Amino acid sequence: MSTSTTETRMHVGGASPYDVVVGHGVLGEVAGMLGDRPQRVAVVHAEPLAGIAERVIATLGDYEVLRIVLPDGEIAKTGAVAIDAWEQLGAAGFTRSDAVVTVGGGATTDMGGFIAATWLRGVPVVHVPTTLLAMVDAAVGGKTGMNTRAGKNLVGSFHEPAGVVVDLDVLGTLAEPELIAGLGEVVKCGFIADPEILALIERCPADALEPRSAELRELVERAIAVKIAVVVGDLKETGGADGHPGREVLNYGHTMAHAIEKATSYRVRHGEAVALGMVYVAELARLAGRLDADTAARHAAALASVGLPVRFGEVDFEVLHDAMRVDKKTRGSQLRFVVLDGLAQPSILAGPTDADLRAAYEHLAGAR
Ligand SMILES: NC(=O)c1ccc[n+]([C@@H]2O[C@H](COP(=O)([O-])OP(=O)(O)OC[C@H]3O[C@@H](n4cnc5c(N)ncnc54)[C@H](O)[C@@H]3O)[C@@H](O)[C@H]2O)c1
Ligand SMILES: O=C(O)C(=O)C[C@@H](O)[C@H](O)[C@H](O)COP(=O)(O)O
Ligand SMILES: [Zn+2]
Repeated sequence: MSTSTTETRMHVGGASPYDVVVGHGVLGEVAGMLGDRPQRVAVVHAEPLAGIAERVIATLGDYEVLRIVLPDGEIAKTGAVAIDAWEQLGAAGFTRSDAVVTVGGGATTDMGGFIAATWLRGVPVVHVPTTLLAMVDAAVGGKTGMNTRAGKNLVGSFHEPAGVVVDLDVLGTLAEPELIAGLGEVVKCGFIADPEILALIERCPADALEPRSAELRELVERAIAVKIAVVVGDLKETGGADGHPGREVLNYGHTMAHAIEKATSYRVRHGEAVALGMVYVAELARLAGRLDADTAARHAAALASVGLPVRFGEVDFEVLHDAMRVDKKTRGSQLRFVVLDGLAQPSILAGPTDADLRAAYEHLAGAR
C-alpha cells in the first residue's frame, strides 16, 4: 500500500467541459476552478462538514464568503431547504458572476448543485465531495436533485459543475459504513463497464476499505472514468447508441434501490440500497433469461466481500412495486430496468412479468 503524491486530472468533455482533480491534499485546486474571479462565493455544507469547509475557505484567499448550512444527509433534499437557500442568496445580493462551492456528501452536492442550477437560472458550482460515494458518482456528471413525498430525486436539473476536487485525505474522518456504502456505486461501475474494478475488489477487499490505500485510489479513478465516459456520451439521459442504454446505465440497481430508500424513509443508505438493487436486478435478469447464473451470483459475492448488504425482505413487495412505478425510467405503466446481458454488457429490460418481479424479490429476501 502506498500513497501517491501526484494528482490525477481527469477531463470531462462536452459543451461545458471541466476537470475532476483527484489526489491527496488538493483542496487548493478549488480557487482555480471558479472561473473569472467571482466577488462572492457561497460555500454550501452541512454542520458536520464545517471543519473541511473551513479548510476550503482558507484556500480561497480574500473572496467574500457566504456560508449556507444545510441539514445533514438526505433530509437536505427538500423544497423547503431550497427556498431557504435561495432567500440567503437573495439577501446577500448573489449575482451571476458569483459562484457556489459545495463541500459534503452526495446529499449536499445534489442539493447545493440544485441551488446553483436554479438561482438566477444557473450560477457556476464547484463540488468538493467528501464521501466516497460523492467522489465516484454524485459530484460528477451534473445531475442535481431533491426528493418529494412521491419519491426520490423527482425534482432536479442537469447542471454541470465548473470543476470537481476529490481530496482523498478527507476520507480519513468518514465513518466506515459510509465508505462501504460508497463502494456500492464503485461495484456498480465494475458490473456495467469495468470488470477490472471487480477483480481489484475480489483480490483484496480489505484494501478497498482502507482510505489511504493505492487500491482505493485506483478504484476511485476507475469509477470516475466510467462515469465520465457515460455522461460525455449522453449528458441528459436521452439514450445511447447501438443498443447501449446511454446514461440510464448509471441507474443499474437503482429502480429497486430508490424504492427501498423511500419505503424505509431513507434509513437504508443510498449505496447500500444500490447494492440490494443490483442483487435484485441481477436475479431479475437471470429469471428473464438474459444473464448467466455465475455472473448473477457474482453480484452478492463481490458486494458482501466489502460488507455491503445483499439481503432485504422487510417491506411488502407491493409497497416496493408501487414505489418503482414512479422511477424516471418508467414509460406509461411499463417498468424498465437496466440489466446485464453479460458482464459489462448492459441493456434494458422493459416490462418484466409480475411473476419474475416477485420471484426476484423473494430471492433478495433470501427465500429462494
Ligand atoms: N447526482 C448524482 O449523480 C448522484 C449519484 C449518486 C448518489 N447521489 C445522491 O447522493 C446521496 C448519497 O450521498 P452520500 O452517500 O455521500 O450520503 P450523504 O451526503 O448523506 O453523507 C453521508 C454522511 O456522511 C457524512 N460525511 C460526509 N463527508 C464526511 C467526511 N469526510 N467525514 C465525516 N463525515 C462525513 C455526512 O455528514 C453524512 O452524515 C443520495 O441522496 C443520492 O441520491 C447522487
Ligand atoms: O448520474 C447518473 O445518471 C446516475 O444515475 C447515478 C446514480 O448513481 C445516482 O444515484 C443518480 O442520482 C440517480 O439518478 P436518478 O435520475 O434515478 O434520480
Ligand atoms: Zn446512485
